[in-house]
Amino acid sequence: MTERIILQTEHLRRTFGGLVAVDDVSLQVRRGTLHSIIGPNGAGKTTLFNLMSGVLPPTSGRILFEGRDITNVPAHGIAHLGIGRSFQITNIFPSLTVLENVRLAAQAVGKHNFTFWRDYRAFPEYIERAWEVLAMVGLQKRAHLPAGTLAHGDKRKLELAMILAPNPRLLLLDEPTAGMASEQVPELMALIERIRAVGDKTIVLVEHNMHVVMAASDVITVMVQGRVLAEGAPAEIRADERVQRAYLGQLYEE
Ligand SMILES: Nc1ncnc2c1ncn2[C@@H]1O[C@H](COP(=O)(O)OP(=O)(O)OP(=O)(O)O)[C@@H](O)[C@H]1O
Repeated sequence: MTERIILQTEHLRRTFGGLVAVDDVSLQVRRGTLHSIIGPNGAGKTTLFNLMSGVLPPTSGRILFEGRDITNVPAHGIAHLGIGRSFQITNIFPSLTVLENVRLAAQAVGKHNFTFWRDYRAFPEYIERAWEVLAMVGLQKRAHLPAGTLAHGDKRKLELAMILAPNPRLLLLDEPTAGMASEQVPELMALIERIRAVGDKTIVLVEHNMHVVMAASDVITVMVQGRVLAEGAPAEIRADERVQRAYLGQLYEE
């Protein structure tokens, strides 16, 4: 049974001084699903991501990835285990080309990560992988441009390519549509769907765009004030009165 659960948190808690940002969160993410985490500002979503990706240690509780306890594994160790994480603030090197950014992302988690800056021609496998993921996200034609010159929507695709480069089994995506023009959102979401379906990935998504969340998710967890308020399929969450009162009602009225 546990094989179907790729990621699990048990009574996870994180405090900042007197503030409880994540409060007794026990989640189970099923392999191959798109599992969204939603909730109002300050609900603890990003803190939860920071705990899952080793950026922050929890105050208490446990995190299991593929049945293995990863509670105190730091961020670089988590990446090596097969978890890729995006950040709200981009990690792109603007003066390097698109291809170089993806190559470095592949290499940083590969076995040559200690020779990060060595002449790239020495590692053809990472270049090959970089081209592969650029094709997946549709950025091959921009491969030789400095990454800083990309339009915002293409930067988001580049970020996805960089997360995919080391071929993680689990992707933690923090607001991938943030700052995008609304007409670009469907294309990015179609891409995320494709990555999951074709690449056999599991995706945990934090996203404020409710249309995206309702259309793309298999499971939605609703957090309010650090705690899980509800969990279920999109239709169940939409119909849940507690969720309506605490969160969705206000959102749809806006
Ligand atoms: N490093 C920190 N130090 C102190 N307090 C923090 C820190 N990080 C987060 N918090 C607090 O923890 C609570 C949860 O924040 P978090 O960013 O996880 O929420 P969120 O649900 O991701 O919000 P948003 O949707 O606005 O990104 C907030 O009250 C926030 O101010």
